[in-house]
Amino acid sequence: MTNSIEISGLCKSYGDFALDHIDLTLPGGSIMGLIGENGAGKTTTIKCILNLIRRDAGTITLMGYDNIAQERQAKAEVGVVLDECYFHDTLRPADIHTILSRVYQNWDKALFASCLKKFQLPEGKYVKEFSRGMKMKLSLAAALAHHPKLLILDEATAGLDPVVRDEILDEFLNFIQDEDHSILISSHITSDLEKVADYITYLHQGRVVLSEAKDVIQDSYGRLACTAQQLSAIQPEDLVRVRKGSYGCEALVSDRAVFRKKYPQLMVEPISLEDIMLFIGKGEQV
Ligand SMILES: Nc1ncnc2c1ncn2[C@@H]1O[C@H](COP(=O)(O)OP(=O)(O)OP(=O)(O)O)[C@@H](O)[C@H]1O
Repeated sequence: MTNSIEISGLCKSYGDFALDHIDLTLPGGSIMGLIGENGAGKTTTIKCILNLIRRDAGTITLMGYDNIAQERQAKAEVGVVLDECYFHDTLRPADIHTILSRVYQNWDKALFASCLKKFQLPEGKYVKEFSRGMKMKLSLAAALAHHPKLLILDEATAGLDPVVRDEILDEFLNFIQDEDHSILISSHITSDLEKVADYITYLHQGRVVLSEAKDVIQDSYGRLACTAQQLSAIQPEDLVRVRKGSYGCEALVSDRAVFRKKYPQLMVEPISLEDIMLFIGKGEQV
């Protein structure tokens, strides 16, 4: 099956920031969470995928189509939701239907109406009267209503309450029931990604530091808590990052099972995505 997104050697620099040879593959039928600190390059990557900014190097294909040379085919089946609602305040969902039905060949009036109903969005209210969560749901309804195969969402669930987020996550899981469908979602809410993502790509200072199936990350990475003396006896190549505090030391290990076998006297526990980010963002390299 053709991959939904393939990025190879993507580079883009903005003065003192650079996306540095990003490689990323999103297989069909799956959800990839794109994580990283503020300024890590998530939005820049998404803008390059959508050909909204000019890249310096690299190739990007969407559903097998080159996103520049075959931009129209590449984007035809992509639904996009960004962190800001891009519908003008003076529009109502009914007006949005009228506009978008002229833009998208595959626009499905009935599907849009059913999404509005499911998300409890009043068709006759103006966008300016919508709350942030309602605007987000409206953007998602519009993105879904032209039958995309790929959804790209940049911080789309930021600022939403847990109930609305949960509804939207359910919608994502519904969407990928079709194995032709897939989702790339950037988010700081790692617990949401732990619920729905199949793959996690972690960008740190413009580089991919981790890109793996979520289950592999959860099953293999671990957190070691030990004394400074115990830490000094561990071979540096067995540790990814280290944090030394006045009460003891902690380290990130990339393979708990292998580590336990080699150092059976030390305790390594499973670790959350958020803690992996804290180690990589704030820990010391060994
Ligand atoms: N138009 C621009 N001109 C100059 N620098 C830019 C521009 N857009 C982004 N940058 C820089 O690129 C870097 C990456 O920004 P980007 O928006 O991709 O990060 P991000 O991972 O999405 O961050 P956040 O989580 O805060 O949204 C930052 O240092 C930012 O200042």
